[in-house]
Amino acid sequence: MNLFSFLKKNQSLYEINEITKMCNSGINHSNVYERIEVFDEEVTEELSQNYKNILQVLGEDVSREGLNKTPERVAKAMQFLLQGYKTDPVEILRSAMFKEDYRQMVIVKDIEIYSMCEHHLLPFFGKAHVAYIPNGTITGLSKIARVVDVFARRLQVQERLTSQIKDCIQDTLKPLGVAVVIEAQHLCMQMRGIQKQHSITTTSDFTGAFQKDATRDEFIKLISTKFS
Ligand SMILES: Nc1nc2c(ncn2[C@@H]2O[C@H](COP(=O)(O)OP(=O)(O)OP(=O)(O)O)[C@@H](O)[C@H]2O)c(=O)[nH]1
Ligand SMILES: [Zn+2]
Repeated sequence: MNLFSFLKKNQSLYEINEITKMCNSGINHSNVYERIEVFDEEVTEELSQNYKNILQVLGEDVSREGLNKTPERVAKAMQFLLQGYKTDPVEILRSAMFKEDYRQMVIVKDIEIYSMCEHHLLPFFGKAHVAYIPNGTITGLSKIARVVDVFARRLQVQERLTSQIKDCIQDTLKPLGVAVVIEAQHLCMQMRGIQKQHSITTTSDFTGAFQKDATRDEFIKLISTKFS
C-alpha cells in the first residue's frame, strides 16, 4: 500500500495519522505514530502571497534572509492551527464506541488546548476538563481529547468551544450527562488591548445529570484535585 496514494487534497492530519498507522502496521512499528504534515499547495501559495503583502504593508523587506521564507511558514502554520474544520468530530467518537455497563462519572481532565480567537486571530490556550456519565456506551479516552482538539483548531470564542464539545459528546454518545470546563488565557487580553497578564477565563457547560448540584459539585471537586 502506498501512503502517498492516499494523500488527497483536504485530508485532515487526523485522517493522515490514521492512514500512516495503517500503512505502517506490520511493516515498521517504530513509525506507527509518526506525524505527517500535509498542506494544500494552492492554499499555501495563495496564503503566502497574502502574508507577503501584509509584511510589505507593515514596512518589512520581505527579501531579507530572515523573512524570505516567512510567508510560506506562516501559511503552513495557519493551516495547521485551523485544521479542525477538516475533521468530523462525530466520526472520531464513533470510531471507538463500546458497549459497557459502567454508569459512573468518567473524567478526562487537564487536556491542553490551543485555539485562535476569532476577533483578533491571536491564540488563547489553557486546559479543558471533560466528563460524561455513560448510559450503556463508552468511548475511547483519547477520542475525547481528539474531539477537544478538532473544535479548538478553529477560529473560536471560548464559550462556543465549550458548548460545541459538550453538544458533540451528548449527541453522539447519548450519555446521562456531559460536563465541560475550560480555563484559558487570551493573548488578545495580554499582549495588546487591556494587557492583563494574569486573568484566566473559565467557561462551563453541563447537560443531564450534571445539572444537579451534587453531581456537578463532585465533578468540580475531582477536577480540582491534584495528583501528587
Ligand atoms: N466572550 C468572549 N470574548 C472574547 C473572546 N476572545 C476575545 N474576546 C473579546 O472580544 C471583544 C472584541 O471587542 P471589540 O471592542 O470589538 O474589539 P477591541 O476593540 O479589539 O477590544 P479590546 O480587546 O477591548 O481592545 C474583546 O472584548 C475581547 O476581549 C472569547 O473567547 N469570548
Ligand atoms: Zn481576541
